[in-house]
Amino acid sequence: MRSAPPALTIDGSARIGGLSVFGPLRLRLAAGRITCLLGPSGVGKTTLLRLIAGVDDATEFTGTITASDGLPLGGRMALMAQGDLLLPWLDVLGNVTLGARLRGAGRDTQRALRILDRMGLADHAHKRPHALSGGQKQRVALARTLMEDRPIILLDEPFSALDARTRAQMQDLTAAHLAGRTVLMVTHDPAEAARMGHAIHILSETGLEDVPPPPAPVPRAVDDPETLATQGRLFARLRAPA
Ligand SMILES: Nc1ncnc2c1ncn2[C@@H]1O[C@H](COP(=O)(O)OP(=O)(O)OP(=O)(O)O)[C@@H](O)[C@H]1O
Repeated sequence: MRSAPPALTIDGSARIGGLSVFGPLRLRLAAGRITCLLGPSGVGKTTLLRLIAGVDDATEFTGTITASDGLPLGGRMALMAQGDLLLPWLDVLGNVTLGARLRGAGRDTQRALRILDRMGLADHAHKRPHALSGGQKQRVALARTLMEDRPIILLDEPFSALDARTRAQMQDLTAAHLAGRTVLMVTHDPAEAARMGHAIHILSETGLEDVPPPPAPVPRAVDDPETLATQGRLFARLRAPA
């Protein structure tokens, strides 16, 4: 990591083609913490993530996205987008080390292999994406994001294609790997938010709502009673009409 992870503040509203997507809202991502964002489909979670990452050309954003250290955000973020976006002509190792290659830096094969090994993908390092399952491809995309070693990490439904056991393992691994970084994670899974979030927010048509996280440290045990209670509260809140 080249710089200490800052807090981020997103303050504003977004429109696409003249139609409001979200806002006005104010979202603060605490420095070195995982913030989980839930909400109904189409409410603008991915748009928000893409705006922060600076990769959204379709959206008209009125407002500010600022870091607490006052430095520009460019070059300090890694985004794991929805869908794996792996390059089909590169093997797993080539995809995981793609960032270094695009920057003209030396590719750290040993580190990539260690991450793949921890993700249970060591045996697949030389396969191309077409020979992987959906869940394996998603783990490769996650490995590529973790390889980037940035202080700010944006994750859009990073575990959605995984079975329950692998999902819990990847949550543990991701929480350990990203400890101390500023993370915004979009998820549809109340259990995931309850396990992973130092802060939890629900985005809906009426704005942002804060949900108090359970007190245990992240990642919380899947059967921790207060984590289960938060999961239940989130589920009830997501089922309720806005
Ligand atoms: N390029 C685009 N052009 C026009 N409308 C768009 C575009 N991208 C997104 N939208 C619209 O913006 C709104 C927000 O989309 P977004 O993908 O941010 O929602 P989301 O909350 O992430 O949804 P999901 O949970 O289904 O991923 C939706 O109504 C969507 O149709």
